[in-house]
Amino acid sequence: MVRPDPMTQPPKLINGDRTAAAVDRARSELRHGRAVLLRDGDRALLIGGLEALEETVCSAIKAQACGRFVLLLNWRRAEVLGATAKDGALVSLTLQAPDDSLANAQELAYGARAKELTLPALEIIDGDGLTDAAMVLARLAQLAPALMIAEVSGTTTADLEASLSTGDVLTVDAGDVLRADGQAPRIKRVSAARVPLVEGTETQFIAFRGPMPSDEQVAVVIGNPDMSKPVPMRVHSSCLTGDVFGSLRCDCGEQLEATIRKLTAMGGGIVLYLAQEGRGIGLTNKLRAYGLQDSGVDTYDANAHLGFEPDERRFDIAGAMLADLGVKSVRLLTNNPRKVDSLRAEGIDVVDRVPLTGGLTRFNAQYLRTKVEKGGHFGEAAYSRGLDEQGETNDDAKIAPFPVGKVGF
Ligand SMILES: Nc1nc2c(ncn2[C@@H]2O[C@H](COP(=O)(O)OP(=O)(O)OP(=O)(O)O)[C@@H](O)[C@H]2O)c(=O)[nH]1
Ligand SMILES: [Zn+2]
Repeated sequence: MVRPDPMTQPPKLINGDRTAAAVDRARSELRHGRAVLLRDGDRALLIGGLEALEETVCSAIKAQACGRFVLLLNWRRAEVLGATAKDGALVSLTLQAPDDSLANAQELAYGARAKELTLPALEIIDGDGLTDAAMVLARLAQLAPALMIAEVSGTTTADLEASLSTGDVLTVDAGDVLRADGQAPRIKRVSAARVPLVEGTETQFIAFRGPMPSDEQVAVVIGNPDMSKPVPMRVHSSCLTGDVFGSLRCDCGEQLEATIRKLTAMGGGIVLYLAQEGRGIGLTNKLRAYGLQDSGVDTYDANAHLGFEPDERRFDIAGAMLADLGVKSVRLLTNNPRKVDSLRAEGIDVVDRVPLTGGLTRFNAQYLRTKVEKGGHFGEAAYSRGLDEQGETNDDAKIAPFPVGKVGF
């Protein structure tokens, strides 16, 4: 075979999906505390994720905004700051000296003492492709939805890039960000291994990559379930504090243990362990939310105080993993109606819901009650656990019993 001469015929370089890679890199840049330039035609927005921002980058963005310190927040945080903004709106705040420090901006954006500060005027803005994409990037980066911004307009892209003094800013197309976020999740099976568990049943861990290339999800296949019949299974969102350390603030660890016992007893099944710590807001923000809960805010409002949705999770990831595993029909271990609805929306036949009992303690009682009363969770499993393992009423059970929530579908 005659090889082409690379000097006269350079090989055509075929690269992978540019869009997904660009968006993944942009979210990584924000987590590094670096600025990113979002572009939409001739318009552009220089952004930095407020919570990770370095002082020097903060100064650079401020200089680009003609010395103004401009923040972009969403309506949820605006409400905490005392403003009324309609659902989904974005707001901008311009900090004035001497309150235009990074620390002050961070406190306003996600701190617990924001109301003690001098509040600048909030301006409700008409979100556009640039600001929407900026907020999507903050979410994908699992940073508080608070950005420092500088508009850059009236220049061509080339001029604009040249005008950035560092010459070291990643440029990403706003449309690419919105498209990457809106598309069905791409999940790729990457490896698998046998991992013996204490229950003794043959178990396999299967690793998946996606929806972003740097995300990892796991399917734990217990025993040898018949994939042509309804498969007993659980979709479990990661909870470092509960699953690994047995935190009493939630019931996650006990639910996971109970799941493995139940699936073993049911002749095998699947746990999809999703990387959605803190209902999708990440560990850092979950700990911030815990701080707010300690001052009396409930688990959903604590998310909203930080500018997040009460639940930021997406369960289409589970649908994609089940499709890969060849599962079409399931018996779902959960008390969460949203999981049932989401799997059905993905075309999975949820033939049965199996309640899942976690322990009730004085530390998690309010959390579980709020999930039943506000989050619409089925409450019968939690209610049945006012007693300890021996059936005795223990100290922890001296709390008011749960209302019996909706039972069954
Ligand atoms: N933001 C936030 N997340 C929490 C809090 N407590 C627990 N979590 C997270 O909530 C999620 C609980 O996930 P799951 O156990 O899969 O699901 P669920 O929605 O409670 O529904 P079930 O299937 O009935 O257990 C995990 O990601 C935890 O890290 C909290 O107070 N705030
Ligand atoms: Zn938990």
